[in-house]
Amino acid sequence: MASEVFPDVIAILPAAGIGSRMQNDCPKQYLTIAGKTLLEHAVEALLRQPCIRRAIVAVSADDRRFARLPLADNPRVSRVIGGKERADSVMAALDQAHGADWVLVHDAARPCLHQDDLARLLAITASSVVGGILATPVRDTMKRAGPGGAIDHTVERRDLWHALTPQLFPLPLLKSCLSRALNDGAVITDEASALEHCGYQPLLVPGRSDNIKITRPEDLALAAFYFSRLLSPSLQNAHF
Ligand SMILES: Nc1ccn([C@@H]2O[C@H](COP(=O)(O)OP(=O)(O)OP(=O)(O)O)[C@@H](O)[C@H]2O)c(=O)n1
Ligand SMILES: C[C@](O)(CO)[C@H](O)COP(=O)(O)O
Repeated sequence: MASEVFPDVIAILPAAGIGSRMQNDCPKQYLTIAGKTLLEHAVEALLRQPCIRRAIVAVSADDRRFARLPLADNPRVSRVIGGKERADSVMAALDQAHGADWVLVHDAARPCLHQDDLARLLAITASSVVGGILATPVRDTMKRAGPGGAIDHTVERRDLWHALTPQLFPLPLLKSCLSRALNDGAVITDEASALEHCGYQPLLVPGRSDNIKITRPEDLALAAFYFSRLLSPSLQNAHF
């Protein structure tokens, strides 16, 4: 369905981080679940969509792991050297993203992307000129911390969402907004914030809350359970 909606999309996967919060010697994008690295799971989830023509992976300058993956020999996958911050890595990949109308950015650290979510993002965002992001509504009561680790106040959670990835934008628009935001010294932690910096309001596309970003050690077990459901017929029938 998505291939009928989108003429062509180039995917970008920022994978140049060190994963310091994982407290692991191995950069988290190269940790494995069900025999594959988080990066491979993320790329393969994207390339299952025919409209996503190719993937550009931003890796660190001293990355020696990428070249050892079967992924490195996939003609639909290319590599660029990332930058100091995630936004710099995305910018470096954008410089190599030619000839597509749309660009989709997905964290290499999010291996649990469900095809239904990806198809929904592609289909809904196709009708937008600004683009959109997968997101999930906040379910917990949110607190703003005050001094000394005490609660300062409760944050209104109505209309509060967790931004996820993939995030999907017209290629020229993301390129110009990200470039301007970086030049302005704006704090850019996702691609949508660069568009917001330039006055745009991308769509929020509801996505699954198990599309987690592997950030801390305990996240890996959660992601492993996601894959165990996919791989185990008995668990597949379970209603989660
Ligand atoms: N300079 C950077 C920093 C991060 N990333 C990527 O951006 C994604 C999300 O960032 P994050 O979860 O913060 O990863 P790290 O920066 O590696 O983690 P940490 O902050 O714990 O070091 C990851 O796939 C990471 O590899 C990147 O491409 N370039
Ligand atoms: C892009 C992102 O995953 C959306 O939630 C998030 O902003 C990445 O933040 P990080 O600090 O680079 O992990």
